[in-house]
Amino acid sequence: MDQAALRFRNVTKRHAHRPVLDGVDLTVERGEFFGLAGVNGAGKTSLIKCLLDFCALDGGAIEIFGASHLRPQARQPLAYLPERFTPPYYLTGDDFLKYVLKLQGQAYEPAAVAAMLAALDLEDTALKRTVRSYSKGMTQKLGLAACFLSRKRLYVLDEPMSGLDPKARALLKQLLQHLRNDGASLLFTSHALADVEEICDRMAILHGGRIRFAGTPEHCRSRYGASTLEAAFLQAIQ
Ligand SMILES: Nc1ncnc2c1ncn2[C@@H]1O[C@H](COP(=O)(O)OP(=O)(O)OP(=O)(O)O)[C@@H](O)[C@H]1O
Repeated sequence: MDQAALRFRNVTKRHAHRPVLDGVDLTVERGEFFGLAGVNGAGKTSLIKCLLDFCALDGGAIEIFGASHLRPQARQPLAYLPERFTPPYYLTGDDFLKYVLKLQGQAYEPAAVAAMLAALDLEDTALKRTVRSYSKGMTQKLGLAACFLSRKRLYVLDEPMSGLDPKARALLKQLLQHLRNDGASLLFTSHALADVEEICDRMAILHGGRIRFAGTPEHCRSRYGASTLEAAFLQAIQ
């Protein structure tokens, strides 16, 4: 019962014969909040797509709570928000949440939905509108609400702060803190190293298809003799 939430073992992935992931080893412990950083095109989304079996590995293995990621059942404890979340444009926000919760075998509880919308600062009147009328940030909040309402043990969020205003970013951090206290695990990607430092227990820097660094943000700064995580990041990808 002590399996890690996620274990990537020597994962390799090529796109169009070009190596994107070149032997990635990474562990996210149970109950850990883990941030993945890397320049544009480093392979962060590819790693997540491999984890979700959206694309086949060229080598290596991935485990979710000790079970092969290839087993649909293994992915059951996981909620995922993609980098570009695009719900069906013709659904209302409410229909989308009902649809997602039904897929997850979860009851639609109006009080829980209202509390989640308030926690993410999404007006409840928006739920009656089709998502085509949503702004980028509203759409992102709907996706986050759907993830968190599904009450999973592991959240995989690809750039969760994308499009959020400062208030919503602060509220999302509070929400994540509650999930952490409840024992959830998190793997998220971010280009905002300040967010990585604030949110995560440990982090990794993916570059050139490999993990250049994995450890605490503090360890990252000391490893590279840098006063800021940004300066350490620049050293790590040289
Ligand atoms: N389906 C695909 N076919 C061909 N190449 C792909 C495909 N998906 C991703 N790539 C390439 O793989 C590399 C990694 O892309 P990926 O989206 O994983 O990077 P990322 O780290 O998530 O980038 P960003 O920070 O910009 O979101 C890029 O060079 C990209 O062009």
